[in-house]
Amino acid sequence: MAAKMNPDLKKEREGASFDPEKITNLLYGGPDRVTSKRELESLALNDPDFQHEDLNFMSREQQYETQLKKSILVVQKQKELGIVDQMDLHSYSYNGVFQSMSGPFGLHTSMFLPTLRGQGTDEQKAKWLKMAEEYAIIGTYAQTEMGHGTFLRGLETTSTYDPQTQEFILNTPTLTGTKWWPGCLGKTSNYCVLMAQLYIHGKSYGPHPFMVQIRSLQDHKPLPGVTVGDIGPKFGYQGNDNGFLRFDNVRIPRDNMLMKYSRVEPDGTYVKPPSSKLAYGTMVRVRSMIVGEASESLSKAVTIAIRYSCVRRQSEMKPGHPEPQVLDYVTQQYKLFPFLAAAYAFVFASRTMIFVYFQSMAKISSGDITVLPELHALSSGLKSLSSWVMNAGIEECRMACGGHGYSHASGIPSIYMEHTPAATYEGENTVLMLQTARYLMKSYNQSMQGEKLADSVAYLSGVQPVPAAGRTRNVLDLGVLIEAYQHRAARLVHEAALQLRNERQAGKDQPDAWNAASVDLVKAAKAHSQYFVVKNFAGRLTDPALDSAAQAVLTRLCQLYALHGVVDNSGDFLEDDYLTGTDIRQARRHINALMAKLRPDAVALVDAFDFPDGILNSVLGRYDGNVYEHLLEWAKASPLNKTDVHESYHKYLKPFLEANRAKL
Ligand SMILES: CCCCCCCCCCC/C=C/C(=O)SCCNC(=O)CCNC(=O)[C@H](O)C(C)(C)COP(=O)(O)OP(=O)(O)OC[C@H]1O[C@@H](n2cnc3c(N)ncnc32)[C@H](O)[C@@H]1OP(=O)(O)O
Ligand SMILES: Cc1cc2nc3c(=O)[nH]c(=O)nc-3n(C[C@H](O)[C@H](O)[C@H](O)COP(=O)(O)OP(=O)(O)OC[C@H]3O[C@@H](n4cnc5c(N)ncnc54)[C@H](O)[C@@H]3O)c2cc1C
Repeated sequence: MAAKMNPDLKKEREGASFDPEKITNLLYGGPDRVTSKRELESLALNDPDFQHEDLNFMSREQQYETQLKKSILVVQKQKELGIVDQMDLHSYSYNGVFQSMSGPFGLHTSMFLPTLRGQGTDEQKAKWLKMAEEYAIIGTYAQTEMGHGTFLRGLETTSTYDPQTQEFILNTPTLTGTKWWPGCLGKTSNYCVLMAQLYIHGKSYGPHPFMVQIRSLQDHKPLPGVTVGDIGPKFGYQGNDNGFLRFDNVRIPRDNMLMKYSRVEPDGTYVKPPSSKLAYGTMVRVRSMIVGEASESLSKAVTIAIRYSCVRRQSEMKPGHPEPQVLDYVTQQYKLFPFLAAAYAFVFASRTMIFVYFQSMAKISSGDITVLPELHALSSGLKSLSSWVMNAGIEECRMACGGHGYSHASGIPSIYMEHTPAATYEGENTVLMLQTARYLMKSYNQSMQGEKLADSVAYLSGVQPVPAAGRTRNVLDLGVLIEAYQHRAARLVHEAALQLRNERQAGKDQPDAWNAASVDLVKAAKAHSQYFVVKNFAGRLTDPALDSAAQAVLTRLCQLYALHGVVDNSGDFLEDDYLTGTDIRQARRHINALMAKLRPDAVALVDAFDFPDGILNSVLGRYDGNVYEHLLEWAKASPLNKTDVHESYHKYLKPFLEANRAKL
């Protein structure tokens, strides 16, 4: 018999002003896509082979083993089911089987295979790609070292070409040169793409990718000269064996250097790539994907917090009246609704980012590498902004669930632990924002010289003027808001450029001037990324998949996202009087009014994300809202409750208590 729905959640759903299915269809690309998404998720969630005890109740070793077993089954089943499309795989494997928790094959699919595909020559692909695609070998992406992650040019692992034998000799010359962090390296991978400093005839040519076997294909033991292992427990990522790796005079053949873009000829002649940054292509790809990871993780956390906030009743708003749902407190709405709006904003930004990525890659493949700087700047900015907002949002959602948010039963700690490193991996966020800023400074200087700018920065050529004093403006109007964001970004870019110039004029060299201006440079890059996100969100509101009710509710969310950003960063908008104190006051009033209008639609808006219970993995965020009975059930399953009296009682507590009693 189907469980009865919690009456509060039932009422919420009945009271919504729109049909969530319309938005679900927009988010996933149409009804057919939604149907296949649901079928694949449900196939994975209901497959007895993928059932196991809650990961939170397991030791790290058990978690690794469980995720490894499932990873192998996924590969087999994916083949049987004929799943090849990336979105289908995302639904079946990433969400359905793994509930977005990392596993021991994660780096094989996210970085090892894409690097082989993107950096290998046709001959190299013929040699390794099939083996890798068929999981005859398993690999990772070994770049970061104990001493250097950010500064790629500072990597210490060397790959020295020996023309006599036509081999590269791999070495880890120092402790800090030990590869440290690569996912799935410690225990799982038998191959890796190794980023190492290329040396030929004593000359350094910078980091290059090499295909390296690290473990025996017979007994999985590390090959001679290779030291490899797991780096130990972490904040999260427990199912992943992030590892360390050292080389002592390990020789690999010349054609193990991935040579699509740069080459080493048998005699040691180095052939330069069209751009040295093409070797960093896999990172750009994953950064583009991380915008999706961030939006999805934030969407899950707000789904849990908003549903629970409708089930949870607390305090007396009016004496003698029933306790209200905590979502009726406007402060609770103010915690959650801006992040609900941000989740939508980033889902749409992630779709655009992926589109831009593939469009740019098509151009790069046909030899046009001019698009690379814009792609690098956009993906760096959006990856950083989205993962920062995701982190702040998930933590806010946890606190908004009160004490129960702190329990693993809520599902929120796992989401946080698993996805918070997105602010660090694939390029630390501040560092990447500074990359975006570098591009903005270059573009700004080009615009000063009257050069034509790329689309995403074209606005830098024509800054919106500050309107005349005393004017009135409707700050609820999305056109007005977009112009305000554009003006703010252009102004902050302009000011950062001025600051750089002033620092230079005061006698600093370029690196010192850059460092001195870096807080403002990051601010400018953030403002540029936020402008992109607001404009992109507004651009989705006219999608024909939406009927007028769905369009109206998404418009409110978009307004809320933009207005909340204005109020949160009011100084930026006020500094040059582009917005006035009255505008900011109005913005705050509009936010309150929007939240009141969004309140009846909040549950339908999170339902539209379409996460089934098995994927949310949260007692608090259950679709049926039956939170309390399942909290007790979940706690009873805790390993500490397997017996009424725990064995530690006999070992420690009993003698302690007895001794104390005997003293009385
Ligand atoms: C729902 C979907 C789920 C998806 C889930 C994804 C899960 C992923 C799991 C991820 C696991 C994690 C993996 C990793 O972390 S791998 C290691 C990643 N490491 C990094 O990202 C290192 C960061 N550092 C760098 O990228 C660079 O060193 C840095 C950009 C910081 C500096 O580069 P470098 O010192 O070499 O260069 P310069 O500063 O001198 O710059 C030279 C010019 O080149 C431009 N540049 C730099 N990088 C790129 C690039 N990638 N593409 C294009 N252009 C680039 C740079 O801006 C300079 O330009 P200008 O000279 O024109 O100013
Ligand atoms: C869960 C997880 C998985 C990972 N998986 C992999 C993997 O599969 N393969 C792999 O190769 N690596 C992996 N990494 C490593 C990851 O890519 C690096 O940790 C990341 O790139 C950051 O580099 P770092 O650790 O050197 O940070 P650091 O650069 O040491 O950062 C420390 C601080 O210094 C600041 N800083 C550094 N440089 C600058 C600068 N130029 N300007 C201003 N501030 C600066 C940063 O902003 C930060 O605040 C993983 C990391 C984690 C946490």
